Amino acid sequence: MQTLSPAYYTNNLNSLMRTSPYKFTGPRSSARLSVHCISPSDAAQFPDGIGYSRADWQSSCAILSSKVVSSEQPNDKSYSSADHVTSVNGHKTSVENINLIQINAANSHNGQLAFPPQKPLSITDLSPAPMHSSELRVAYQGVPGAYSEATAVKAYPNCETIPCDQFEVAFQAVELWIADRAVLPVENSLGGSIHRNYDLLLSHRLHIVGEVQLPVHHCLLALPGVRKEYITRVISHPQALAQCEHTLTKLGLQASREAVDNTAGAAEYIATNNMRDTAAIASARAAELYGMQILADGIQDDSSNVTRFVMLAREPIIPRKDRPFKTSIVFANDKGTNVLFKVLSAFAFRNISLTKIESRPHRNSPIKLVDDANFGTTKHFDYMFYVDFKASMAELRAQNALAEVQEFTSFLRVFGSYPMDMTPW
Ligand SMILES: O=C(O)C(=O)C[C@]1(C(=O)O)C=C[C@@H](O)C=C1
Repeated sequence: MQTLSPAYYTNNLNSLMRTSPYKFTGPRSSARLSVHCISPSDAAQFPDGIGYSRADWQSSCAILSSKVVSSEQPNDKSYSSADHVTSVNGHKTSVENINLIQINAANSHNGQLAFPPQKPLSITDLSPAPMHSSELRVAYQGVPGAYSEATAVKAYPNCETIPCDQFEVAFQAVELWIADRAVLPVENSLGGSIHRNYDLLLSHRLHIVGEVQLPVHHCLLALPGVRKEYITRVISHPQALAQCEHTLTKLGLQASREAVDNTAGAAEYIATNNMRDTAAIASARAAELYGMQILADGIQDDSSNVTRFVMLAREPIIPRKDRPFKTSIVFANDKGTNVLFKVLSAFAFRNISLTKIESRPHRNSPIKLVDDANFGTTKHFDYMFYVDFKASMAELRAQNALAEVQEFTSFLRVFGSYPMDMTPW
């Protein structure tokens, strides 16, 4: 097993990226990039992986010059002896392994909950001194039974999950050391991108250290004894409502749809308020936790409904080359969107596949005045572009691609390079 030391970095990882919140500055050939080695908590998620000692970890964060290398032949020496790494996503585990307090229908009496629900962290709870525990603490938006919670446990099987009432709070929990990781849904195979969460990634300084693709199996839940015909309202997270829209219509429900913050929160709300005219779209686990009956199972419009989540941490992980990695970036150009083609060609020429591209309004300057010599001045919308590509920042071709992207952009940030979730579903 290799132990990381400053020399290790200097010899082998001189072009690793120190990512968010820094952007590449200076000309291409002299960009100064810094690098952080794996933190103890992430190393704990790689039990068979790179060795480290706390002293190494503390001493080996170094600022190193990045060289843009003309030859793209990778020097793999440093990796060949590294042990096999078990993924952050822990593919040996499954959602069924969820290790939470078991609360079932027996805990519910006449539709009333007989247990105190775990209160989600709210913005006012963020002031206390951080708790200290040896377990990894993972913040998620929602209440127990939420898909984000299942994702946290899938990624970090023995973690302590911390429910938060908003995504913003989950980010802050990590920033304030109340949690070690935050789980963030970013896109769904049916509902598409969760735009607000892309904006949050940009406005915070956390790093993406892993991804999990969770098959999402929705159920229609109601209080025990309630029949489908009595339902006048269906409540859930807007993504869940969107993912079940056609099936709800096919079920013949004469019900309005209402969006709430979270799927499991919808079930809890119905149970707590004994609402016999309302159904929730949530997981089977939420039904069990809040004493609800399942009126219909598997109501997502497509059986292979999958949500992709990213795991966020205060520090990045070390990118590697011995297993498939993905890298997530965001960029903008103050001269407008016409650079997009050039930026994307930096990846195409190096045979780097893009897995995702998303554009969001450039919040700082959403509108640009563009002079057209022939037709006068026009207003253009301006965007931030989010791109995920299939390569690790440990690979020279990825480093060179980003060096080139930097030439065409006025802003570039690397959110992180992390192991791809390869779980088959
Ligand atoms: O409401 C939940 O249970 C969540 O974890 C949130 C969320 C989302 O934001 O997309 C996660 C997965 C499903 O796609 C539906 C809802």
